[in-house]
Amino acid sequence: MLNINHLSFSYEENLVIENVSFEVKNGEILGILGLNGAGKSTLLNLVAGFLPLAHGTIQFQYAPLSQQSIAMLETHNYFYPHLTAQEYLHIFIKKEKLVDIQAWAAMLDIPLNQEIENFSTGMKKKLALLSILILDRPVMIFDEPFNGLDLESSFLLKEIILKLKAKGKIILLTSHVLETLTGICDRILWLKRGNVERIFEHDSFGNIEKILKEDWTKLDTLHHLL
Ligand SMILES: Nc1ncnc2c1ncn2[C@@H]1O[C@H](COP(=O)(O)OP(=O)(O)OP(=O)(O)O)[C@@H](O)[C@H]1O
Repeated sequence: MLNINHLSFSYEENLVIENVSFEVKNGEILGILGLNGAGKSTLLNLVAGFLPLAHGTIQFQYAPLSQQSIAMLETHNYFYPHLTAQEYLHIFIKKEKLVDIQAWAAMLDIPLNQEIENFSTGMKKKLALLSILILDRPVMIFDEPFNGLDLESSFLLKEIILKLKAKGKIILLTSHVLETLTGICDRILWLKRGNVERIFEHDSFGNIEKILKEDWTKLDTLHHLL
């Protein structure tokens, strides 16, 4: 169980996460949706320990969450351009896992001996994905993981996430595509201006689009503009 309790976070004076609490059970996928700037990445970076936690607590199995229990696929991935994919992956693994890497890389079409500088956006995404899969942590965060992936890779990633769920992993996932979230998540948290506006249970997924649209006020402006 992952327990997020009363998290708040500011970039200088700008409060972007405000008293956020929620929990995710083992083997559960929690989706997080929200408009641009709602605070999704900030929230996930806080949970992953990439941002300093000044207010609130994060517990895993009722103890403070350690960095060794969590892995996160970030929206943007940064690499040393002159490393090969294999050299990069070796940062994350022990030698005995080499065989697994070769099988995974073959499946994901990652050329292990090529320098990352020559990789496309999708290839970099898959390399980052492979690095967090190798880490094999109980809490896994995917921040817009499907962005930049081709159809086959997206299909594979969905299956990978579902298998991780079946293994009991705790999964947090963001996407701007509602169908992506409803197709894979057990519950969906709506983050609005840094606050938990609502958590949708699976049986209410059919209402999400209508409820979100009721919250949007831009359509009148659009009618005036066009
Ligand atoms: N490094 C930063 N320094 C200062 N402000 C930041 C920084 N990163 C994000 N912000 C601000 O924090 C708020 C939340 O940003 P965040 O990236 O968490 O939103 P998001 O929901 O992930 O957005 P998107 O859907 O566009 O990716 C925004 O107002 C943004 O301008």
